[in-house]
Amino acid sequence: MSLRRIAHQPSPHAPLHDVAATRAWEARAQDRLPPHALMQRAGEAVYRLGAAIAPHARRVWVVCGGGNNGGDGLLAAVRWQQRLQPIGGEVAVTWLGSEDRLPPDARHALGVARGSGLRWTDEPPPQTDLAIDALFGIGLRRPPHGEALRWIAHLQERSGPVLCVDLPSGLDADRGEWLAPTPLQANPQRHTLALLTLKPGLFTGQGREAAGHLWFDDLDTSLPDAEAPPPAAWLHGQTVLAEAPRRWQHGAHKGRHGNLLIVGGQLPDARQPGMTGAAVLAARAGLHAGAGRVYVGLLPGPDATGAAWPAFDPLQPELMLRSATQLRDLAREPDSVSVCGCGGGQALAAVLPDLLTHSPRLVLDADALNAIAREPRWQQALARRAEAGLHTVLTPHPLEAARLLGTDTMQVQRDRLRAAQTLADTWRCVVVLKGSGSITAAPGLPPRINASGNGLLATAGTGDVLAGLIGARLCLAPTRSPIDPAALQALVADAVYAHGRVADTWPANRLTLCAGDMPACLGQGGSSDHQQADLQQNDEHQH
Ligand SMILES: NC(=O)C1=CN([C@@H]2O[C@H](COP(=O)(O)OP(=O)(O)OC[C@H]3O[C@@H](n4cnc5c(N)ncnc54)[C@H](O)[C@@H]3O)[C@@H](O)[C@H]2O)[C@@H](O)CC1
Ligand SMILES: Nc1ncnc2c1ncn2[C@@H]1O[C@H](COP(=O)(O)OP(=O)(O)O)[C@@H](O)[C@H]1O
Repeated sequence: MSLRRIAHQPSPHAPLHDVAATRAWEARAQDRLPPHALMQRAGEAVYRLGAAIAPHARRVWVVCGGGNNGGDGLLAAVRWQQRLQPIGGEVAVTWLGSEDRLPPDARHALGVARGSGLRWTDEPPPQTDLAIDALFGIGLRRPPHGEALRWIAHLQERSGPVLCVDLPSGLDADRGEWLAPTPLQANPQRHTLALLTLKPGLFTGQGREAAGHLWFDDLDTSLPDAEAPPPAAWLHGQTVLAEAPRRWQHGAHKGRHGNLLIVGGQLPDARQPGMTGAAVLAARAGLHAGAGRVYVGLLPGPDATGAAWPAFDPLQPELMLRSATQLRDLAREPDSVSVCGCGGGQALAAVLPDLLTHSPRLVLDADALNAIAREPRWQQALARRAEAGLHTVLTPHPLEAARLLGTDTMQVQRDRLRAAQTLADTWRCVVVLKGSGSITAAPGLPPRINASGNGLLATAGTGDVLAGLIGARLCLAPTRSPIDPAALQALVADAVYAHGRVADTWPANRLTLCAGDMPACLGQGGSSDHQQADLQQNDEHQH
């Protein structure tokens, strides 16, 4: 069997199969194998990984549900029993099934388990070295309650090693929604062994937190491409678009690498505080990510008389600070990319219509998205962009996505893949729905779920950095011919991946990440260990 650790980064691209595709996969695999062989393999795989996680375990507790997930758990329990009985250890099994509704493989597993001397219990043993969660896998279809919920809560509260079979019980396999009414608890010793296929829900929404360390075993069921059910989504685990290092481009000049225009950053005035920092963050990110020339098109506050216009960015004097209206003509040039919205405030109304109509490549973030959600005329202008051959990327966080969809954040988070795809199909543009397991969707293509990133990114300004980075990547794409939708999706997903890598490779001795420190870590393909080492060194000098 081929056990594989799915590190969230860096990992290869992987197809993700939803419940329907997994069931089709399982049916094809079952056709080729003797009865019960697949579950036998699953039980063995669970046992082996458990033994690797907790090699010295002597007290193992296995919680099994009434479906095939529980069957896998029962067969794993039998293998543990064979290991522990001779050395005085113990395996306790809690089984929640009902005999008259057992699927055939699980029925067979129950028969094997009953004949093997396991201890059956309705209470969790007081002390265990390893718990195996085999309550629900892909069969979970509604929020658990009653006895099952009690065990899920118990498994969540445990602090020792827990191994979840196929999926953590309580997680929706397709959507990554935690269905149990009891909260998810952090446990650094939680592992999940995905069987047969990787499911999308393991990688987005609450999936990554619920799953912990993720492992995968296809149980030797690989199918020829022509027979494999199509994936519902892809895990975007590494950079796909290799770029030639700049140093080999001897004929290069700054004009080759596009103009990046960051339009936003409303200035403070007598009535309102400013949001200039957001635009500056995006611009710095764009500069470090390789855009040729970076302009910041600032917007006046509502009471323009009091505005204080900064002359330049003292930390990044390469940035060219202008008023947004001064950049109007430049924004229309074929090699210009505009990123609009970072800290834009109400003043965006003055520049957004022109950008929507004329910018050849446009990234819309934050306030630009909120403005479009409010104004039907701008929605129409956005819809016309695709027809006109203009490229657009939307980068909403869940609340911004909810405003665009006319719903609420909870609905978006319940089905992030669907929310992102609906936006992409509606506006015919690439959409990045941000958050844990950011989704990059494009019209008519399977979405890509980002494999990188972590909770360090949950701090103000990291989204502005992402918008600037995407803008820079668009600047570097050839301008002569239109970018085809799949290539645009990959380009944007690469940028999202690089952004998350900065957080994943953040020095371990730095407990927090500041958005302002991110731009310097953005090279081609993400932060390099070299840059991270510099950061670490700077820290050491300062202390
Ligand atoms: N058939 C086989 O040989 C194999 C099966 N596999 C395992 O089988 C799993 C799928 O098995 P099943 O389709 O039986 O599904 P599950 O075992 O995940 O769960 C289905 C059972 O749970 C019940 N149920 C669903 N939601 C509930 C709720 N909220 N409260 C209470 N009961 C609820 C269902 O009525 C059904 O009895 C996979 O996740 C995987 O672990 C794989 O290991 C591959 C091998
Ligand atoms: N828990 C998390 N795990 C992974 N990525 C996260 C998490 N929280 C936030 N992020 C990422 O951080 C960025 C935050 O963007 P956004 O919400 O727009 O913030 P801001 O507007 O303050 O810049 C996004 O790229 C998002 O995907």
